[in-house]
Amino acid sequence: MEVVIVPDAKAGGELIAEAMAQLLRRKPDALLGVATGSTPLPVYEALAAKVRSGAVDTARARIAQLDEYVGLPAEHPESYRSVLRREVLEPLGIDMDAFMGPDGTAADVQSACEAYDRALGGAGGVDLQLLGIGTDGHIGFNEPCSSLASRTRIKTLTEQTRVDNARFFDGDIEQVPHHVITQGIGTILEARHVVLLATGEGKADAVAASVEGPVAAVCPASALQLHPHATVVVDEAAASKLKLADYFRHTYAHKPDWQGI
Ligand SMILES: N[C@@H]1[C@@H](O)[C@H](O)[C@@H](COP(=O)(O)O)O[C@@H]1O
Repeated sequence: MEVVIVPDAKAGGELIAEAMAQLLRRKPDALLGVATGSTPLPVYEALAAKVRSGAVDTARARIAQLDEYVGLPAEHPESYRSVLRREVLEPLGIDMDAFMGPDGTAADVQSACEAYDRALGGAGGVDLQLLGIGTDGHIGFNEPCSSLASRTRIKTLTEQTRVDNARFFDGDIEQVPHHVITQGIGTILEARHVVLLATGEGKADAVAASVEGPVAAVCPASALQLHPHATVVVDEAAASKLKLADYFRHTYAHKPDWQGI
């Protein structure tokens, strides 16, 4: 696992957007796995700027969704499908034909989960999966004690996650669904490169537990320690509880220029 400490969220966004751009230059039809939440927004803004300036071409890029609320109509403004259309697909000029995601409104949710899991494999697998992290260490919607081998399935949100996400629902927790579909931890670990971005002091405990704690289902993001190519990008505030921060800074500062993340 590589930990990169950046000065702020904008620098983290730029670093990850450049990694995505390099991937797309190498593989124009790369499948990018994208996350929702506020944290990844600087990545999408930086990548959209590269598209506008002609530094990268997204004409053949494909996008895969990480998780979704169960029961919200796809056209609901806070369904993750809508959020990704607004924040990722439109700014990057990618149309819905190149998008794949689970059906949160399916009558048979379990079958929809299995179908999505299979579809990811059928599409050749995710090339780069971008993740945020919950304050409790969740990735996607894999709440604490999710199986580290889990596949795409239905989960019940913790009260804390519903409280955290109520800000997207007029601050009204009653509007936040209890159930979600999420790529499993095992599914996420199949991506060829996993990049987690965490910013702000509120994520410092979760980052320290994920990076320097034991691999344990109680902290789902700690599963990234098992991935052969995982990159954790953190700003100074999110890095503030890392004991090995100086080592991570030193290592990154001395990487060969050609290596990228
Ligand atoms: N399902 C999403 C996660 O993918 C995201 O990482 C998390 C943190 O969001 P934020 O980046 O806004 O803190 O929120 C939700 O739970």
